[in-house]
Amino acid sequence: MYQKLLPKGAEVLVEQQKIDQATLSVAEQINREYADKKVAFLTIMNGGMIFASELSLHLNIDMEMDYLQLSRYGKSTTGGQLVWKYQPEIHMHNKHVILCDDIYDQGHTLKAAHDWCLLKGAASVKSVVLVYKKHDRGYADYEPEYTALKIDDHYIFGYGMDLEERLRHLRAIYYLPDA
Ligand SMILES: O=P(O)(O)OC[C@H]1O[C@H](OP(=O)(O)OP(=O)(O)O)[C@H](O)[C@@H]1O
Ligand code: HPA
Repeated sequence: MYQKLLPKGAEVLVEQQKIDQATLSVAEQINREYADKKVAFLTIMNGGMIFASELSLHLNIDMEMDYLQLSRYGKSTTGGQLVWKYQPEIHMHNKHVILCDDIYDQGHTLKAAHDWCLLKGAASVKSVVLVYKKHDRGYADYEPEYTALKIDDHYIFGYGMDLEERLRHLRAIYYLPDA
């Protein structure tokens, strides 16, 4: 379908059907665990936008939605300095925050967002990610509570994730096996 867009050698790592099943399964856990709570569901932009949209359509809990934007990769495939681009004005006091992002790689983005929400008075903060990347390059001292998929150490793109800021809108998760 995307032959004209994909870089040479790109292959599917995770098909859409598997993403959908994993998303539903994580939504069911969240529905059970947040049944009686007031929730602020915060998408981490840009990468989180597609997963957060799909996941939220399966959620049956009392929640407000907003977003925040933090970035540390830009056009690069290796992380750098974290930059806040947008901080939401939503009131978090007494709310249970769910942070939703596309990928947990080294964890610095989610850790910073988590600490900031606690500083703003959230009653609790948990994170949900589509993908958890397994590697030995070191992680921040923070782990997401809900993970839809675990993958090996490839730079991936599609389903929200970019390759040099492009290809976020692909329906599956892709990688370059020879990269
Ligand atoms: O676990 P980490 O090593 O912190 O990496 C994960 C973060 O990196 C990406 O964001 P990026 O900074 O590329 O911004 P983007 O969401 O706009 O692509 C991704 O969307 C996560 O937010
Ligand atoms: O593998 C990745 N792909 C896209 N964005 C990312 N941000 C951290 N890791 C990745």
